[in-house]
Amino acid sequence: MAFAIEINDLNYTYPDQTPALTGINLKITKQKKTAILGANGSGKTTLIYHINGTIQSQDGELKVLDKTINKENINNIRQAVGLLFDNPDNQLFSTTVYGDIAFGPRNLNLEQNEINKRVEMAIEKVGIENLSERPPYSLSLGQKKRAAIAGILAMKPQILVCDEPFSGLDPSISLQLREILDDLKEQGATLVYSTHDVDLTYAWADEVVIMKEGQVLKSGPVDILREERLMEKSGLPLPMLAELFKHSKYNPHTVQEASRLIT
Ligand SMILES: Nc1ncnc2c1ncn2[C@@H]1O[C@H](COP(=O)(O)OP(=O)(O)OP(=O)(O)O)[C@@H](O)[C@H]1O
Repeated sequence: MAFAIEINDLNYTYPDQTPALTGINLKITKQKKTAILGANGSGKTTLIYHINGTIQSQDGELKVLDKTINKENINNIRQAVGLLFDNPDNQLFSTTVYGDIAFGPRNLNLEQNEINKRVEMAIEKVGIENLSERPPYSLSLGQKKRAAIAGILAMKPQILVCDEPFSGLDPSISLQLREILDDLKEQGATLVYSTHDVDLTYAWADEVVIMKEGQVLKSGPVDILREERLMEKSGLPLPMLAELFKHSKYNPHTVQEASRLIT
């Protein structure tokens, strides 16, 4: 099975009749970093919430790890697919960071030893040993994001979906978060994240799904972001490096690669 997620003819309309997704057909490759890229209101969050079953599909089919999501398997799907909300306050509610990270494994009815092992592993992975006894509300945004990710890592998800994971983070915390996510991918997880940051996506993602007004304009390797007409249609700019090198035979995706080529 090459695909972690397969979506067929998915439509979604909110209860107030706002249409959010129309005719989505999509395959997301296993063990890759896939960006769901689109302007504000294009349907990214609605799509992300479908992937872990937070929103249940009204019309269409959603297959996760070869299983069609339905009422019987929804809890298993939510265990296999971790969701990082854009606002970490939506997933941190215990009195300590440690308690928050332990919450998911406790709900799996694991033995106390295993719970402790998982929590400690997650805390170490995201480097928040010094924060474990702090109340989550007292943390900075970057610290909260890491605590929220630790809670997901402790569940050992096969897929991690993140809604705007890098928004509001300073460059160094954003880089730390990408390193944590890269590490997770190295261990075999599939990553899907929503964003409107074309430059970060060009530099970091493997594949991209470009959305507009609830529809998928195109999906494929990140090099599709160099297609000028496509990007114009999406309402997003070309990545800066694609613009800069558009008449060149070179195709750097990061500033470091570009700098090596120029010097
Ligand atoms: N709870 C809701 N009730 C009604 N309409 C909603 C709701 N949430 C989102 N929408 C609408 O659904 C459409 C898609 O919204 P969605 O939040 O999925 O887009 P997005 O690409 O994630 O946007 P952003 O980048 O601004 O977060 C928009 O028209 C939005 O107004």
